[in-house]
Amino acid sequence: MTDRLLDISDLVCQRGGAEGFALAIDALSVHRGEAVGITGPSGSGKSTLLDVVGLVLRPSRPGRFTLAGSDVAALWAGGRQTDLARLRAQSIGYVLQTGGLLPFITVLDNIRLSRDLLGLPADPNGEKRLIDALGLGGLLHKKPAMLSIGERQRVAIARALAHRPPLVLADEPTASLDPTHAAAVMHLLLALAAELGLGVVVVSHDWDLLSRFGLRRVEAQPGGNQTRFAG
Ligand SMILES: Nc1ncnc2c1ncn2[C@@H]1O[C@H](COP(=O)(O)OP(=O)(O)OP(=O)(O)O)[C@@H](O)[C@H]1O
Repeated sequence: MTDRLLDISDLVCQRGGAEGFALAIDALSVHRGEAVGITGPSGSGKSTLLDVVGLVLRPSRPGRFTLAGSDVAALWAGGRQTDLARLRAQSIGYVLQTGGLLPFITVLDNIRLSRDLLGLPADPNGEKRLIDALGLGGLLHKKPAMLSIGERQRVAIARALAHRPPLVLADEPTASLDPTHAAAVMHLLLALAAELGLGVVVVSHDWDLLSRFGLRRVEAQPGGNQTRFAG
């Protein structure tokens, strides 16, 4: 198997009709274990790119698009929503700006959610490794509303990684944190992903922060109502 985890070229995603916004991914690849940082000004299409990579938004022209050995372009072309949903659940972990945790279940149940939904067996050793690394031991039986924003982001990282998806997508994961906590959370995300050999795509307006962690930079090239990405 190639170590190329994500491979996209010649893709277009049009939003809001013909007069709306167009995202063009001329080329984007992520290797297993590689961390890529997506940067660009507000409104340049970073979240749109992440939604396309995360199999949430259907490209108007899928071009060539493979993820973890699956032909995503063919799945979209064939309208195979169930296969796309399964691929999304198995292959992708999400860390969102505000955690995105389920409020009515505990931290521990949030962390276990992705494995449970996939019908995977419990993984006590992997779970303990994440809980220890992220310093979550004292929080496991609390509900998310009782946590600080930084604590929620650490839980969100544990939840995103618990089912060992080959690709982790993070959309401004530290935007609601102060600089010290932002650096700490980014470090934890990238160190754990590297340890587990996972690919990571982080969207951030803060290249100063990302550059400290050695991510490969892919920068938006906005022009009018279209943005191109290549990298
Ligand atoms: N649901 C939608 N329908 C139509 N157009 C949309 C939709 N969501 C976003 N857009 C447009 O797509 C473009 C890119 O938005 P996107 O949110 O991807 O940018 P971004 O770089 O992530 O911005 P920010 O840094 O401010 O979050 C913008 O022009 C936006 O107005």
